[in-house]
Amino acid sequence: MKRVSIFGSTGSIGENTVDLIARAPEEYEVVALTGGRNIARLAEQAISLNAKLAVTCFPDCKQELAELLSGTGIEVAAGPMAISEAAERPVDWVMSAIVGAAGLVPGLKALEQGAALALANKESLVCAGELLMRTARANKADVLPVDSEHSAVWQALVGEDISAVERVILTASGGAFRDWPLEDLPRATPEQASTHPNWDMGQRITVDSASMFNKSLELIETREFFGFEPRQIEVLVHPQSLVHALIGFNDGGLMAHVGPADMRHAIGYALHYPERRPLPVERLDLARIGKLEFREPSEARWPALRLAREVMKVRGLAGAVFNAAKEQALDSFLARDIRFTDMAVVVEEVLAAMEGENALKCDRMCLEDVIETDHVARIRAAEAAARINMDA
Ligand SMILES: NC(=O)C1=CN([C@@H]2O[C@H](COP(=O)(O)OP(=O)(O)OC[C@H]3O[C@@H](n4cnc5c(N)ncnc54)[C@H](OP(=O)(O)O)[C@@H]3O)[C@@H](O)[C@H]2O)C=CC1
Ligand SMILES: CC(=O)[C@@H](O)[C@H](O)COP(=O)(O)O
Ligand SMILES: [Mn+2]
Repeated sequence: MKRVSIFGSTGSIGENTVDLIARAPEEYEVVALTGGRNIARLAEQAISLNAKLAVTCFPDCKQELAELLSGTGIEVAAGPMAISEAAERPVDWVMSAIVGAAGLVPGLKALEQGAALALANKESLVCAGELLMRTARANKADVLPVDSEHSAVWQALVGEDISAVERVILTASGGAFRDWPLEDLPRATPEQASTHPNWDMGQRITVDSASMFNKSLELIETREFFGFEPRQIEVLVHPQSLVHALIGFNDGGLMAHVGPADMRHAIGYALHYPERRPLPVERLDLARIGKLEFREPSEARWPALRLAREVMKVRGLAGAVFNAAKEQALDSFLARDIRFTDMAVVVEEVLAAMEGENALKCDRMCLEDVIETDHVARIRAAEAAARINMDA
């Protein structure tokens, strides 16, 4: 039996992972499931998958979880430390699907105990790619991409010589405001930004798709995971979200990965790797779909793309600042303290200030520096957001 744990099991990626595992319960021993405030669902998942341990990151939710699981024999714990300890429990495969930088420490702990880390949590690679990949190498543990574009790149590279790759093209739907007039963007509301044309995902990544901060994180994720040079990584707007990424080889050939907008494909590929197994996703009828469109992304509409290029140039702790400032700016937008277009303004201001103070350099990345930098960048971003709010 494959021993598995799912971090962020109550979220969108978590639920898709639970769905796949629940289809073949005899193949899996579920060790730990973790969630946040959706305690009823966490308890339900733990019972149906016969998990050993259920953890909520919120200590004030522990009582409710304990009551729902009393008499089941399932262990209950709460708080960030308990999540980190859950990641130390020996397993073969871990799904990293917590949202945000909170996913970093459990991911590192999972790698330290040698588990294969199925990585949906792109923020880990953005804020600490060097550290995460070094930890994987030191423990001979695999990091398996789950983000749809990165799974696509991974699959298109099977059996290929990486030195023959000229370029990688990540597709982007363009999100909720792809076709809005530019002058309307400052008035976009959190509700409008929380809809996606093709994917059904958590709220934060959905808003990040609209601002292209999601694709910006994915540019950095591509660089950190595969080691391609920034100039090799391109973004192409593709409104249908059916081509997930393309690899351009030195003979002019382009290898595209095409599939339905269903994360169970990428999750299943990482779950069964190195095998391919049947998955319960739609089989595309390309004749019915008829046409696929591609467009150049506009940096006027999506300034986050330019900021990601700056982060890839500077490296060091720039990714930690970028991610943390983005997370804080997103909180401020969702709280209606700043406008949709102010998110990029906040992130650019914090990045420029901390770069000017020489706060982004590091010779050998360590967790303490990443956590400290993340903390400072959030404070700076909250200050910038408050200033913008007062000026408005
Ligand atoms: N959704 C998708 O299709 C894709 C997602 N990703 C990435 O996967 C990750 C998860 O995304 P998604 O599933 O959409 O997000 P969701 O918001 O749907 O789920 C997030 C999960 O993390 C839990 N959680 C929230 N905050 C914390 C915290 N501070 N500490 C521990 N756990 C926490 C939530 O608990 P609860 O809900 O119980 O409060 C939930 O289980 C993100 O990094 C995202 O960028 C990448 C590609 C596609
Ligand atoms: C499903 C997935 O991988 C998301 O990251 C997706 O890419 C979001 O869509 P956008 O292309 O709109 O960012
Ligand atoms: Mn993606």
